Amino acid sequence: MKTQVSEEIKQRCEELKISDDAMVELMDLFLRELNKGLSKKDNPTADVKCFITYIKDLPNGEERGKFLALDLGGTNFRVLIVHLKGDKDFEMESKIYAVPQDLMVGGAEQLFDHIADCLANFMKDQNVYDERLSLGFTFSFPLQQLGLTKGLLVKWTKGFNVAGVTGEDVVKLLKDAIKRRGDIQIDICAILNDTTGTLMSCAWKNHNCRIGLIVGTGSNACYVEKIENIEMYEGLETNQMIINTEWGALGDNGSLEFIRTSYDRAIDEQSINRGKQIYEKMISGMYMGELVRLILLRFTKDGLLFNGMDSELLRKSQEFQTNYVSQIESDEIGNYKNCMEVIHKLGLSANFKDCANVRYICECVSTRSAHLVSAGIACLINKMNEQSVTIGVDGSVYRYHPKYHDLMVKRIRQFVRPEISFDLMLSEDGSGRGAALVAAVACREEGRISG
Ligand SMILES: Nc1ncnc2c1ncn2[C@@H]1O[C@H](COP(=O)(O)OP(=O)(O)OP(=O)(O)O)[C@@H](O)[C@H]1O
Repeated sequence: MKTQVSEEIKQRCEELKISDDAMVELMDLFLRELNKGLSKKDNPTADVKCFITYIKDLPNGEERGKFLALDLGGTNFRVLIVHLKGDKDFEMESKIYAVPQDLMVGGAEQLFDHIADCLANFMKDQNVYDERLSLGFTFSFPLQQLGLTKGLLVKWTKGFNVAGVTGEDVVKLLKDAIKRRGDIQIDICAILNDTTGTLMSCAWKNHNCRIGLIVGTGSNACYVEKIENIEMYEGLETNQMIINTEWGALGDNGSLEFIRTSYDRAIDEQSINRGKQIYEKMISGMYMGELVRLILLRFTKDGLLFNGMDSELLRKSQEFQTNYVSQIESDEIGNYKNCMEVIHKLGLSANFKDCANVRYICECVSTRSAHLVSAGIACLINKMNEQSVTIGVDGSVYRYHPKYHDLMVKRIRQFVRPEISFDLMLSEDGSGRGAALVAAVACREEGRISG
């Protein structure tokens, strides 16, 4: 039997719904912002910066050799070695290293020495310590790229705030750290964003892939744009280029106020990058659990949940993890096993009605996230206007939330021109292989073979 969600809670969650009208408004807004980002005149005032990646060629399947990749950009730092053997055949080994909290907010040298240290350690593990290898560096923070191997950090996001990196060339910082060690030989062939890595990784398997999307710690998307639409590009002749939209910053100028709630404002207030990444803060894993917690706390204080009794843990910031949202929504309808478990973990006592309400709140927050992402993707698909397009997707929210994919497909379908077909493809191997592929494509162009 399905326990009913209380009417008052339903009513108070209405503000979390993205109506059809709001979807259209959001898509129009995003399109305007994209065009501003691409335009020379308007770029300086655009929220969505549309960074040029200098990646113009997608993999053609002929890339071969051994490549290293680094993936820094959120919860985990990974080092990978990818052996591309051709015909979609490859071997990959990777290791996850922690980035200690003090390094996330420390100094540049400490962070990059740590990265170089992990790299050397990994090369020893993989018996390639003495080899000279090419490396693709996935660095998933807003970068102003000046070339394939030169990128200046525009600003830190997602909990990082390392001094002395903003405005600096991140490739040079890594090169310097490698040089300081003096024991490993690495050619850094490319720096890229995880969206680009995801797009490249998926494009290797599916040549229709033209959009890369991340819904993980943060949220971002990239897409293949025609060169005539990229006024900002002044480099060598080419037909197309991957544009890293950095869409997380949509709304930084106040344009999303029509859908923001008091909970979103509270999230922003307590963040280390206030006023920044407004769209991302309504979507991504770093904030989703906390949004649910703030709503639960508010409703409990107002006597709508848990008999008005909160708990120390519910009052504590970050205690409601985003993966709880997935767990709670994975319960079968009418069954609250996971939900009860989470509620008990938080030191609360609940009846079935509370469980139904908690689940409903989770659904509202995760559905809103999926709909916001869908507006962005539908806008990109319509803008590209190709007959058929695949979107490569990565990130734990998309990967593990039980309904995120279906919610997106349904909502995108509603707003994409009917004659266009699309599909969402989960990136199985993460953006790391994409970084190796970018390095490989760069080597292919230069006629070099690594490993
Ligand atoms: N089962 C889950 N359901 C929903 N969200 C989850 C789940 N597991 C982890 N997350 C959230 O996903 C985020 C981590 O995403 P991911 O594993 O893709 O890492 P990431 O690579 O650091 O992210 P990004 O690509 O944005 O830098 C965290 O915010 C975490 O709370």
